[in-house]
Amino acid sequence: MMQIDTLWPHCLNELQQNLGASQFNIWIKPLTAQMIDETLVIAVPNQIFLQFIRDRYLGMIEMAAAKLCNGVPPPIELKVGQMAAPAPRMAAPAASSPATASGEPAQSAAPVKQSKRFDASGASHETTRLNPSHSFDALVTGKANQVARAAAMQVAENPGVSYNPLFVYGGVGLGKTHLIQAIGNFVHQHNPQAKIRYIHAEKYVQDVVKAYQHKSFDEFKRYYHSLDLLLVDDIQFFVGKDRTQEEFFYLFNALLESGKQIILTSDKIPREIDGLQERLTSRFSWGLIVPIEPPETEMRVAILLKKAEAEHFKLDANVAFFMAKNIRSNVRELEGALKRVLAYVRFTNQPITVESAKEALRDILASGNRQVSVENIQKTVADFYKIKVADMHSKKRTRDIARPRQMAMTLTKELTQMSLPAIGDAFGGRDHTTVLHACRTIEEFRKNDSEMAHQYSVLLQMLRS
Ligand SMILES: Nc1ncnc2c1ncn2[C@@H]1O[C@H](COP(=O)(O)OP(=O)(O)OP(=O)(O)O)[C@@H](O)[C@H]1O
Repeated sequence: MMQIDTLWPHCLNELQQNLGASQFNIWIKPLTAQMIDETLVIAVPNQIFLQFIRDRYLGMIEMAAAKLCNGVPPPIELKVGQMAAPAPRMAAPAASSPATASGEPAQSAAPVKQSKRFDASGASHETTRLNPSHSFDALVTGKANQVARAAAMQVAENPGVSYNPLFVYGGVGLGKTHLIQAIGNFVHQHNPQAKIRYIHAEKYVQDVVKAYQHKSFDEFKRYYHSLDLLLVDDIQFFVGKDRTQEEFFYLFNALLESGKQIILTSDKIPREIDGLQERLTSRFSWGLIVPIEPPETEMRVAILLKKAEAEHFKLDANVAFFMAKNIRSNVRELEGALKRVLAYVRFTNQPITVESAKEALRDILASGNRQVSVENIQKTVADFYKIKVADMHSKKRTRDIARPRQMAMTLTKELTQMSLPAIGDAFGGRDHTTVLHACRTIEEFRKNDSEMAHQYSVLLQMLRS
């Protein structure tokens, strides 16, 4: 009978030679194995692993086992959990660990842990990385983020393989950072050895500047090129930073070539980021680009209820609805409002009612309820589409002018109390049926054209904030 002490290390060796270090570390290293009644039983950490190993690696494991068993491998069984007896868990040979191979001190991306990071001055100092509360579980899912969440989950389960890079875009405070950190936390949980770096783009720019000042680009490169998962937030901060863009271009190529995962966020899709080098714009579009939209009312309610629960507060549904209806700009504002309501209630010792919420949020509501003027809408939309404000009133009917004008009319209908005839007047004396037609056209576009739907929600967010 084949001994597990021989068989499993042999399988691991074979797999390690056939897979990249990151795939091996993420998917194979956490496995433990045992021979039970001449069956090779492999324990996997969870259901996701089970499915993934079965679909992707079981064939390879069988082949590896067959090599050692004269072409006839033992039956193989996968199960979720840990082995009862001391499992013959194999650590990968040290040389394969990306952490040690890099020459960096071996480190994990332990979310709560403080760890050393690159510092081009040579002195290492402490910095936090992933926020452990940014998990998939804590993220409320709705229409606004379901595509982004599904893509993120797929990348987390399968880093470096499915979508690379994953590019998440959306307005401020809508949960981009939360989502990408959830990927980081997930990968860390399943593979504590993976070298993960979350960084804000501005911080990366600073790292480049320091490397430049201290002539320590080799060290800089060694560190960044050794990562298994790189998360860069708010990539629009690279605009106008040519040296940074150049360094990032090389880093991007190196990581992708070695099957490492890159995840980026921005407020816009790559080709709309003015001032980004074409070679980066095109590379950022290689993988998958997914939007996060502002959440609709029901999702805002769900977020409030979940955040209150996390604070051990039972928020009355009426209060949650009241807040969600009145605070519409973004999730960060919503969180801020909830904190204020909770603080107010704790301080005054009153139960949370719509009345006490109103009182606690008086100034926020006052500023939020200020009317947006039609002039403001016309200016904002004209700037957004890079046309003249005068075109909002003109008779021009070319699509590049007519479409923004229809967008502005629709937003005026949504954000002001103006009647259709009044809106028509404000847009160069047009008939109210033209306004109605504009609103219907934009509504159709929002249903069928994701780009247009996104532009609408960005403008709405800009005008409401
Ligand atoms: N769907 C959601 N469910 C639960 N919490 C959310 C959700 N979306 C956002 N949040 C919370 O809202 C806050 C703001 O989110 P986050 O910082 O991720 O936004 P962002 O899009 O990265 O903003 P910025 O563009 O300013 O960097 C965070 O505390 C986050 O946890």
